[in-house]
Amino acid sequence: MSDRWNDETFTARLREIGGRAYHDKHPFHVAMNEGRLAPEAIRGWVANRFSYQRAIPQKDAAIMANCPVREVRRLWIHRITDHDGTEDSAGGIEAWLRLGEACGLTREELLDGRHIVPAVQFAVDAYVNFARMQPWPVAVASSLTELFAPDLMATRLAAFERYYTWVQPWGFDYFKARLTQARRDSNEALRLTLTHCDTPELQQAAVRALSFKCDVLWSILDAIHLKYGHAS
Ligand SMILES: O=C(O)c1cc(C(=O)O)c2c(n1)C(=O)C(=O)c1cc(C(=O)O)[nH]c1-2
Repeated sequence: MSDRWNDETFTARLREIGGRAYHDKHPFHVAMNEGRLAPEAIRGWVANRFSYQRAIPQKDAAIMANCPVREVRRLWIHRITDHDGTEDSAGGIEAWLRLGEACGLTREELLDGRHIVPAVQFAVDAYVNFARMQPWPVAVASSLTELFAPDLMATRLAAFERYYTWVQPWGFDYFKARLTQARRDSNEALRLTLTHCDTPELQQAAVRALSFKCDVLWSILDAIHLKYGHAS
């Protein structure tokens, strides 16, 4: 039986996965960030990624449903309202709909899912089902892709402002909000993972969960890339 890693080694193992397999390296994202995507490909990405955005609160509710620890649920619950919104703030799903409008997509065509490629939906469903089926600390670890998201978001925001000037700039609120939300969320999730994945088996399961999640994000882009290509 292997030993339990200390926090430093465990964190390094998790970060290693992102360095190798995070979707910032996917050719579709590379093309997006270099300004090489045609409007149809940008719109296809926005419409398909909506299926991921709207599933996130269900994923987080599944983690909470499996978690018997009150303090953890108190911490995790803001993730649901961040996306679904409250009386005072519209939330991330609404912000993504506005991003769609800024790209020339109607709310109806995002909400009815007419552009969603089956393989994208399968990948999104796999993520939600993973959260339903796995021990909650392992499902928490699968969200740690967000450790790597802020850099990608910042690069993407700059690319949209520079290259995709046909997109209305008021649509970028989602990216701006996620820059800080992703940092806070991933710090919280890392602390929970280090604390509650407290056996060698759970630590290894956490690393596998993060690798699985990178595969989910990569598969979503594979499917979008296949349908829309990227040449402008
Ligand atoms: O656009 C992106 O590259 C990206 C990546 C990720 C991620 O790395 O998981 C998330 C998001 N966006 C995002 O917008 C988001 O709300 C989100 C929630 C989660 C999660 O696993 O709980 N990841 C991500």
